Amino acid sequence: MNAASPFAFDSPDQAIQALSQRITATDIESVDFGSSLASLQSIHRRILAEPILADRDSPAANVSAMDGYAIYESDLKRDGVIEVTGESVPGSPPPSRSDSGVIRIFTGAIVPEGCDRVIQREHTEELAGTSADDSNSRGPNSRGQIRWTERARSIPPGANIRCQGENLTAGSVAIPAGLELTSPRLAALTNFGVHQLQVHRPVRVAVLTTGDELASASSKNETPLPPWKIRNSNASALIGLLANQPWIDCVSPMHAVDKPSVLRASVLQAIEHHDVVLMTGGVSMGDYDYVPRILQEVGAEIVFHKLPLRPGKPILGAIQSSPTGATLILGLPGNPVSATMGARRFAMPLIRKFAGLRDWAECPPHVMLDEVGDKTLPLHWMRGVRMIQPGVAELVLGKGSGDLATLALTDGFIEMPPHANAPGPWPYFAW
Ligand SMILES: Nc1nc2c(c(=O)[nH]1)N[C@H]1C(S)=C(S)[C@@H](COP(=O)(O)OP(=O)(O)OC[C@H]3O[C@@H](n4cnc5c(N)ncnc54)[C@H](O)[C@@H]3O)O[C@H]1N2
Ligand code: MOO
Repeated sequence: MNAASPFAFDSPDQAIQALSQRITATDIESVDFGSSLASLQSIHRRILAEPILADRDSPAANVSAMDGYAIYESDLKRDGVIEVTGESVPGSPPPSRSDSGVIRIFTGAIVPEGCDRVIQREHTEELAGTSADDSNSRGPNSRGQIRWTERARSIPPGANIRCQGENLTAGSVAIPAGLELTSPRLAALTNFGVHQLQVHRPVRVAVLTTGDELASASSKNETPLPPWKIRNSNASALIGLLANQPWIDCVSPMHAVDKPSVLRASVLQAIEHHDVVLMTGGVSMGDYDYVPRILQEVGAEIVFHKLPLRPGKPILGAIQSSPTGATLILGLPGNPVSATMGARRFAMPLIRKFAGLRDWAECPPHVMLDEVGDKTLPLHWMRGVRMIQPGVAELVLGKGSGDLATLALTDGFIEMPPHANAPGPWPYFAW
């Protein structure tokens, strides 16, 4: 914050940081976990609230990484035909090593006590009777015979053995808290025998649009729509950002007309039942822009109102504290480009913090612009782009913050700092 600046914060990141300091993750719930389709689907991408510990070593014993023969160094000194005296197969305890021969072993099977390496079968000469198909031609106690090749004799101790606990030892952290349960982490839950785990409750997010100009949802039958009415595109854009995240619980959008009593009631209702309230419209200087006033009246802390940003300069960030936790309220400017970019840029990382994600802060990829014009702004400038090559974007120039038609042609937007006029690299926020 700078004394001469009309803005509470100099950048979007600072404003997000200030709000983030006032919010905490949602409560923790205990859920059962199993290998059924329903269980895996319901836990996929939820946010882990307590670490998962390994219940046993990984791997649980010394196992072979190859199909071949488990041996001890002295076995390589033998010339001529060597007997295969036993087999170690996955899913069964290993046989004992015998000085009279070698043990055939399969990938994943336990390496018998006393063996120090595994020789891949392609580095041996396998004589008749070695393959399972040949078993009829073997003697009752024979599992076939092999001979070493020169290559086999160069295989060093430890080769092709995955040692017990080399991935993780029993009792150590397999998955830290605050991570999203992605596919490899579901695998880890199963591998470490988890039956119950603690996850964060999904974040309850309300979308509350405002304005008398919006046609009601049922107006699809009123044709044609009069030109002084508009359709509620902001609600659709915001739901589009929030949908299909298992850590977001989003209810049907609410709408309030520009009447203080109606707006106040809607705001109070939204705050009471949600962790996050995303409002659009009514945050600027117009006579009917009641949002800042109402938020003040209901006792919310206005953390910022207006940021050095285009589009979306009138954006408002507020926190309503209660004994059960804080609710974040974002007053997004009503213009469709401002509302959509603002929600993507400000709301998404903060919802991730509510969701309990350890690494909630955005770490956007950077892209270069193929062409950049002469124009600069003394503001942080969010500009719609289309990706044209890996790491390279082109500007999609629209007619301003009301031009949702052009916004629909973008893949996301870049953010240029004040006075910047270079091709980049600039942080890229994809839809
Ligand atoms: N005197 C000033 N006027 C304005 C300023 C300013 O600094 N001084 N800022 C301008 C900027 S920048 C923006 S952005 C807008 C933001 O205004 P509000 O948040 O108060 O939004 P509204 O006036 O309610 O609406 C603006 C615009 O957006 C349309 N709109 C609203 N809701 C929706 C919706 N749900 N779906 C689609 N479109 C929506 C609305 O019809 C208006 O056209 O203020 C400028 N004015
Ligand atoms: O900041 Mo406003 O979003 O330019 O129209």
